[in-house]
Amino acid sequence: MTAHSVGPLQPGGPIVLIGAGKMGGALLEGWLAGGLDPALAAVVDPGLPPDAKAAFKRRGVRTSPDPDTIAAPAAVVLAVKPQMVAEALPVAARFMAPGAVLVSVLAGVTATRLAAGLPDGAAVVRAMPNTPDAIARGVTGAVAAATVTPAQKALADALLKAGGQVEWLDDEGLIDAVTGVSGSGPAYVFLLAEALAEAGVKAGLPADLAGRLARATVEGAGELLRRSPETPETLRRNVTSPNGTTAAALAVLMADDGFAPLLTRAVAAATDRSRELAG
Ligand SMILES: NC(=O)C1=CN([C@@H]2O[C@H](COP(=O)(O)OP(=O)(O)OC[C@H]3O[C@@H](n4cnc5c(N)ncnc54)[C@H](OP(=O)(O)O)[C@@H]3O)[C@@H](O)[C@H]2O)C=CC1
Ligand SMILES: O=C(O)[C@@H]1CCC=N1
Repeated sequence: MTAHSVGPLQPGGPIVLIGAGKMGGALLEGWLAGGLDPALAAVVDPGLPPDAKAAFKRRGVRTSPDPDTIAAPAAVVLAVKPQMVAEALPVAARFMAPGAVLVSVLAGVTATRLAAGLPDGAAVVRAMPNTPDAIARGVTGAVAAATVTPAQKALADALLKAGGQVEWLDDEGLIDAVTGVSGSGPAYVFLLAEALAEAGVKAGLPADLAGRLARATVEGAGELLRRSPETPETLRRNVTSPNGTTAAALAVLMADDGFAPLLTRAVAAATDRSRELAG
């Protein structure tokens, strides 16, 4: 059971995952860790290497199933690259039994575009998770189309919550900015760890020591943020002695051309790219 679920994941029917790459794979790990019966999981991904296929089989997860052999899927989860949507949607459509919900994690691809490739009136949830879903520490922004019933939304919610926190949105237009903040966000944090290590080397540390210090600092700060009731601002102030070393660093990072405007530009670039991917 994950920190966010209230019991084993019991979807009431098979879950078909189309695209088991980095994000689809993270979602599947979250479902299995959340108690999903592996016999209810099926993976469609023609590019799966033989060892990955064998590993799924050992865990009891079906791969490359014929749609006729999956009785009434409860959900079809689409996790291919946005550029593959035209190829993958007809595959998804073949698994969409009446009553099934399609959950797409594709950046940029709108619910209208998805619905156009599915049987009339199909239920579509558009979601933007992130890779910490693999350890039940992800966060997802999601929006349900008008065709989605409360029961289908509850199933999508349970599937996404197996990976962590879920924020439901009323406005699909917000999902591009969600992508810019939290979908892509883990990459910014990993870059921070990389850049901090590089800066440590430039300040005179051996590379391996700088790498260990930077990694442990990002991990520790993240965990403190998780456990503390304080705001990020208060936690930052707690590190900052008057006229001390942190204040010297923050004078650089909080300058007019510092971290905040840089991150604003980065998130805007990701948000714009998400809108472009809509085509
Ligand atoms: N990575 C992330 O952090 C996040 C990604 N996303 C979204 O998730 C989606 C997947 O991204 P990501 O996991 O990074 O990409 P990956 O390339 O790692 O995964 C996509 C998988 O889909 C497979 N695939 C390609 N075509 C088909 C097809 N027709 N049918 C079934 N499977 C197919 C690919 O195989 P092959 O490699 O052989 O082409 C690959 O294994 C994207 O739409 C992205 O926007 C959303 C949130 C976060
Ligand atoms: O880079 C991307 O396009 C995907 C979407 C969010 C994270 N990865």
